[in-house]
Amino acid sequence: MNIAVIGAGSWGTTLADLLARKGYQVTLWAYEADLVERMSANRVNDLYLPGTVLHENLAFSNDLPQTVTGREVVLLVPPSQVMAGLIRIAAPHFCEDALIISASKGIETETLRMMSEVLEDELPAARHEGLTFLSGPSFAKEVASGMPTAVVVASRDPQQALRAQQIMSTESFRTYTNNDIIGVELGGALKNVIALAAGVADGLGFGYNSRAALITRGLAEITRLGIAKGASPDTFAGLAGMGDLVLTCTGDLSRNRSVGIELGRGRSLEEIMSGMNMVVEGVKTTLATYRLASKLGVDVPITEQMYKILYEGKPPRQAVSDLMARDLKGEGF
Ligand SMILES: NC(=O)C1=CN([C@@H]2O[C@H](COP(=O)(O)OP(=O)(O)OC[C@H]3O[C@@H](n4cnc5c(N)ncnc54)[C@H](O)[C@@H]3O)[C@@H](O)[C@H]2O)C=CC1
Ligand SMILES: O=C(CO)COP(=O)(O)O
Repeated sequence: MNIAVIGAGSWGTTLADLLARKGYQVTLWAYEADLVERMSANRVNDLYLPGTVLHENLAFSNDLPQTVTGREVVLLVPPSQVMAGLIRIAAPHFCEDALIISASKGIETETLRMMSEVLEDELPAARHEGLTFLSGPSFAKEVASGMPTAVVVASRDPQQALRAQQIMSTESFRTYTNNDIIGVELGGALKNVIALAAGVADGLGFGYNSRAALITRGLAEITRLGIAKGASPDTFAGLAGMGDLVLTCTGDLSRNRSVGIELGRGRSLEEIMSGMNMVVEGVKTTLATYRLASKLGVDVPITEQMYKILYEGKPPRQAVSDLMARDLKGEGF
């Protein structure tokens, strides 16, 4: 089987290497031409996944149309804000029956489209049913080290979900299936917003109580928005919901949580981001989620405070006070 992986960030590189190790012929497309040259020469992605020697079944390219031409599987792993632009270039070259899997986690800030909506807008209707989405608690670095990990692939077409499950699973990468693409996608995108907030709480010096409250009430607001978008509430108890939320709100490897910690310590977003070359999806997804929730009339108090910290310069301590001082209410969605 031959596979194209689009996006040579830490996650795309890790998944490409996992598939190459499984014996597939994989071509990894990178946005940066000089990175392609270095990966071809040294078999290391020194920008986004240093320390991992990439398998010999892995080839590298900077030519997007050529990378997807003739491929049975196309795995999309770019930052979510550039997905649409890349699909417009790549889609005319997709094989008719290629399995398309998206592993990006985010929502477009201007159109408020989830990745499934982006792909449905950019691809012919005949492809929509079989689109597949991979999500769940999976730090690239741990997957690249072969640590046991469980993820989920969702598709409206059960045959395509099973096909993706067979292709992606290895002895250390266990893949479950689901048919709720909206829930699986939203869980993966919105947990980044709550992870930023959990980081802020840590940066302010708060403890485990605060973190547990943010995870639990974060899950409630993710579920509320998910239901409004047509997701099944059960999905949020699974790997793409609670699973990824727990991972990113507690794990030191989370970039979203790390940025939150620095905000909580009093640094500005500009200062924090100026030192990073990696994508921190939660920053833009906070803006998109705030807008989406306003449009749908859904109450998302943690996201709202996170939005005010990021985009209105609200002091984090004031945001926490305002969150705690809201009207008292019953638990639940
Ligand atoms: N790193 C991780 O552990 C995981 C990441 N993801 C998701 O995977 C997606 C990709 O993230 P990472 O691999 O972590 O990226 P990364 O932060 O490691 O690398 C940044 C990526 O952005 C690309 N890029 C920057 N500007 C670009 C442009 N103008 N056009 C095209 N590409 C551009 C770079 O080439 C590189 O691939 C995100 O949606 C992320 O949430 C999902 C699960 C795990
Ligand atoms: O999505 C992830 C793990 O599942 C990665 O999280 P960060 O982008 O916060 O590092």
